[in-house]
Amino acid sequence: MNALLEVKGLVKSYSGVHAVRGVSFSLQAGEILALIGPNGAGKSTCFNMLNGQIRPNAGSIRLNGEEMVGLPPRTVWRRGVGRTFQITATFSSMTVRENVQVALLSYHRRLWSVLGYAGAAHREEADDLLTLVGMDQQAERPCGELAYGDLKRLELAVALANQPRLLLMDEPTAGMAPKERVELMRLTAAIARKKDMGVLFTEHDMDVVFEHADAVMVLNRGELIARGSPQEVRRDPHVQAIYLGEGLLYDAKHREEAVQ
Ligand SMILES: Nc1ncnc2c1ncn2[C@@H]1O[C@H](COP(=O)(O)OP(=O)(O)OP(=O)(O)O)[C@@H](O)[C@H]1O
Repeated sequence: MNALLEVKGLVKSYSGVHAVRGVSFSLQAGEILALIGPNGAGKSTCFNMLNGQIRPNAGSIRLNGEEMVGLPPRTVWRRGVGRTFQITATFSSMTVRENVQVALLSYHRRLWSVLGYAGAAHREEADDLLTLVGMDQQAERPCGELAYGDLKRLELAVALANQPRLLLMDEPTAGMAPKERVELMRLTAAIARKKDMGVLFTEHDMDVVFEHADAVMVLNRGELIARGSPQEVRRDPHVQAIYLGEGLLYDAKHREEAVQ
């Protein structure tokens, strides 16, 4: 089966700092892949190369066989790479629905005239996306009033406006309560499967990673040191050695033992 995303030999250095050194991996449509690693491992640099924000020094990024390296972020977005950020980026003075409409207007390349910018534009499509993320009942509310968990769901709807084939999620559950984390990741997984969309996410919460990822990759000092199922990666002695210092895998493992 051809991969949705095929990354080969990705390299990025900043005047002597080797942020990413020869990263290669593939991701299938519908797959949920986690990219984990200690602080400074190179996760953000990888993401920024994948969405065209940073140009790699070497390597190739193919989406459905098409080379993405060298394309500007907007073109990468148009070709089907969506992204959500750690800090939510919505317009707080607009309503929930308007935020999704703006994303749809941009996707459909419609110009937005100053007045009467068309409350009707893509309204049904916006409502469909809001229903998908469970926010349809809140369509009329100003974004500024939303609880954090709802903002994250709205952000997901906004990211889905360009019908991404691949969604990059930068620490999607940061700042959320544990129950909300589970709900957001469940929702993301259900949407990914329904739409056959690949998801690559970074995450510091190991419970989220082990519960929701189909596969996990571990980055350390710019190099991928492991890839496998959540169980394989958790048992990998090399990974444990890196993470034990931070207490991350240790915590997750102990919590698991505590509930058995
Ligand atoms: N613009 C830059 N200029 C110089 N060095 C950079 C730049 N961006 C990142 N780096 C360095 O590259 C390395 C990888 O950083 P990166 O932000 O990709 O790691 P990360 O895994 O995302 O970390 P975190 O989990 O803390 O966000 C670090 O040593 C960082 O200091």
